[in-house]
Amino acid sequence: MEKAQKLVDFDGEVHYYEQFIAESRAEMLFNYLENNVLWTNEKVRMFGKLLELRRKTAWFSLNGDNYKYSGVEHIAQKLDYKLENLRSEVERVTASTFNSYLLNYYHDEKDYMGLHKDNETSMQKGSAIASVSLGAARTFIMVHQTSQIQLQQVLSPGSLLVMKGAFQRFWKHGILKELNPKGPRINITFRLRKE
Ligand SMILES: O=C(O)CCC(=O)C(=O)O
Ligand SMILES: [Fe+2]
Repeated sequence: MEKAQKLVDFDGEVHYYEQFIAESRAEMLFNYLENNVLWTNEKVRMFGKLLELRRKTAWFSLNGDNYKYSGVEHIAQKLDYKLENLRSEVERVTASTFNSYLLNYYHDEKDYMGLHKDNETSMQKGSAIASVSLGAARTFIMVHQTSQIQLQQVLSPGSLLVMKGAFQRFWKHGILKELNPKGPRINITFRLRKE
């Protein structure tokens, strides 16, 4: 296992492993998840209206809990053994435990994720969030709130990104829209929620 690159080292930490899993396995896992997961369009509540985004999501939880944020409920799916194996490997490398995971499906360059914090009260305080990328490489952006410092990292297929410490308190993060054509991408974020 390669050493992590440290992308952020103040007001929280972000570590990046360029090749957490082999590219061939990342490709197989992408195809498997694309076809075997129940994807639903992400919805957001804005000015009291429910909007449907192009980006799709899927939610898994060890205890079968649904996941509600910004007024939208994500229904928990039956656990998947390939994702469970991946979770064990991520837990070993990060020396953390996780009890749920959120998957995102980006069809192409037009799908993106706006700047946000993953600091919902349902998350275990101070827990890490670990994110595995599959498919097209896309740019992850981090913005420090008080200094406006911006950092970017292209997330390669098979890579692992770990956000921890106070990162969710001081920084926002997201996935940029792109002008050039991109193929589909799947992202898996492992989380620890309060039981
Ligand atoms: O797609 C990504 O790499 C980021 C996903 C993310 O930030 C989230 O699901 O909260
Ligand atoms: Fe996030």
